[in-house]
Amino acid sequence: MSGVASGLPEHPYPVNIDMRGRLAFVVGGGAVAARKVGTLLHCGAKVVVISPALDPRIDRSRVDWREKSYKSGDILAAGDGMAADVPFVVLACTDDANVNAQVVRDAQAAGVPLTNNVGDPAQSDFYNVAKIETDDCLLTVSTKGRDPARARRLKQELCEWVGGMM
Ligand SMILES: C[C@@]1(CC(=O)O)c2cc3[nH]c(cc4nc(cc5[nH]c(cc(n2)[C@H]1CCC(=O)O)[C@@](C)(CC(=O)O)[C@@H]5CCC(=O)O)C(CC(=O)O)=C4CCC(=O)O)c(CCC(=O)O)c3CC(=O)O
Ligand SMILES: NC(=O)C1=CN([C@@H]2O[C@H](COP(=O)(O)OP(=O)(O)OC[C@H]3O[C@@H](n4cnc5c(N)ncnc54)[C@H](O)[C@@H]3O)[C@@H](O)[C@H]2O)C=CC1
Repeated sequence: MSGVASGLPEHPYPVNIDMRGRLAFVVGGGAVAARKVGTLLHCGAKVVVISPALDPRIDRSRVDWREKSYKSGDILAAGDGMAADVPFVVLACTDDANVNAQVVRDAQAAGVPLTNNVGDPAQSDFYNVAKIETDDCLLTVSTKGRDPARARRLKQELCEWVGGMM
């Protein structure tokens, strides 16, 4: 599928971001949020989660969980008790497409630099990647937002290859 046809970029800009001490605001606390929160914590981010329920794989002692449904205005209040600023990253991770779309609109209006809607790459500033990390190496795989299951398979193949090399 071409980027033009799908509305996705042909050539996304690949980067590694220093998340240490930066505020990540996650809406929804389910299975997908659990994976993204795990990665954010691993990278040193401060994480706020807004969700009426929290997946047991999310470590409650390491996130600021606000046990409620998302409302417009929550993003600007996200820093309370943790940081004074607007979140650096917002992830819309609920199972409700309307809520996720509202989160994206609110984040853009609030001037959040990086927003991701896990259910709609066309409403995202960036896509999460599959990764293999060692002490001194980070290998990442992306299908430019088009085929996440393929990214996962490629990562598994790469893992076998790296395992043979390192
Ligand atoms: C656009 C993107 C947005 C983003 O998340 O940033 C996105 C979007 C979507 N994912 C969907 C489904 C699944 N995604 C996974 C897994 C991963 N997804 C990841 C990234 C991304 N997923 C971004 C683009 C990546 C790229 O560019 O290649 C990985 C690589 C990184 C990570 O999430 O950490 C991680 C593997 C990590 C690893 O293995 O290491 C699995 C497998 C599983 O959960 O076990 C399934 C189950 C279904 C299946 O198997 O197909 C759906 C359909 C939802 C639905 O409607 O049901 C959408 C929405 C859509 O595409 O429209
Ligand atoms: N990007 C990716 O890697 C993937 C994305 N998806 C997409 O992610 C969506 C979520 O999937 P799961 O996490 O498996 O769903 P889930 O059902 O496990 O979790 C949804 C979470 O959203 C919360 N929620 C619902 N309404 C809310 C609201 N108004 N405010 C705050 N929180 C709210 C729920 O309490 C729950 O914690 C799916 O609908 C699918 O579109 C699915 C698989 C992978």
